[in-house]
Amino acid sequence: MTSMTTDIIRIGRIEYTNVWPVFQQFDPQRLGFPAELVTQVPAELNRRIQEGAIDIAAISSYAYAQAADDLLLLPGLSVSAYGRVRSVLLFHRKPLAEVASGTVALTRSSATSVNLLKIILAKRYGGSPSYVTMKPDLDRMMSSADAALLIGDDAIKASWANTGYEVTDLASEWTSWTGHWMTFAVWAVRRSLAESRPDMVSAVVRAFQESKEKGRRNRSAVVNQAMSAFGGTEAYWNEYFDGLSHDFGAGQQAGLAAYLRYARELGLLERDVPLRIWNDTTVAQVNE
Ligand SMILES: C=C(O[C@@H]1C=C(C(=O)O)C=C[C@H]1O)C(=O)O
Repeated sequence: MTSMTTDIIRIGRIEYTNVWPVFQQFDPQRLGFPAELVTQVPAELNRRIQEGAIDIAAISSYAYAQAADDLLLLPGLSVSAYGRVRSVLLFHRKPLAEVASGTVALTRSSATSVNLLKIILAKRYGGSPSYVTMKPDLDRMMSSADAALLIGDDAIKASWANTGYEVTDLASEWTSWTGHWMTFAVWAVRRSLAESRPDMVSAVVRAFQESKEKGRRNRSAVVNQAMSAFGGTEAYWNEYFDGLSHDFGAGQQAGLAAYLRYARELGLLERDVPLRIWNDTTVAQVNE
């Protein structure tokens, strides 16, 4: 791709509740330069940042690995879980050991979770089912497959319906199997912008960090907003947000590295990918 113009910075926001604690207090109008938010499902943000149509975004951690040459990770930001996550769910009729030799419908909105499921079914259950990619519609998916993977708010809503299916939480599976954190989303910046405008990247990182801190302190605003948008109880949403981490520390990084190693072993990634995290030393030197 040609390098981006920096007339306006485009910032991608995942359209699921899971990022609200980081985005709720993030106002692109207050960055001090023209910037706008683009809200989309992860698969669409993944595609746009790879093409250079957006500059900075929360994206699937798997998509970072696919495009790591062109991207840098932003520090201290992710969507991660240690054990149960509640919004990355496999719905199935038969036990997982049987699903592993059947047909699985995958939501087209995801990248990390579809590959996590492939890793779990191959490595933990020794299977290689046939996969079909579909719109996230549980009834249609289950009419053509033995199991269906949903993520985000689609998964939350389906988990509230009385479907009668068995439900497996993929983050629970991952953590009980490997002992690791699971990082579903990361924040990434196009390397070209990081090199040409480190001052802008620095401002965006600071704004996200501040927003995340405010979100942490003002959980009830996020919970109330989720209740009015989707229903559900205060207890549900508190547990949901309690189960998510938006940090990207040593534990989350080790979990992501383990996930990427499995993906590499299974040929889901073409090569080993380092986790390269942006830092603002260039800007710090200029300011000193
Ligand atoms: C925790 C979740 O993780 C999401 C899963 C993603 C994926 O599978 O590619 C991408 C972004 C995350 O926000 C969720 O879906 O709720």
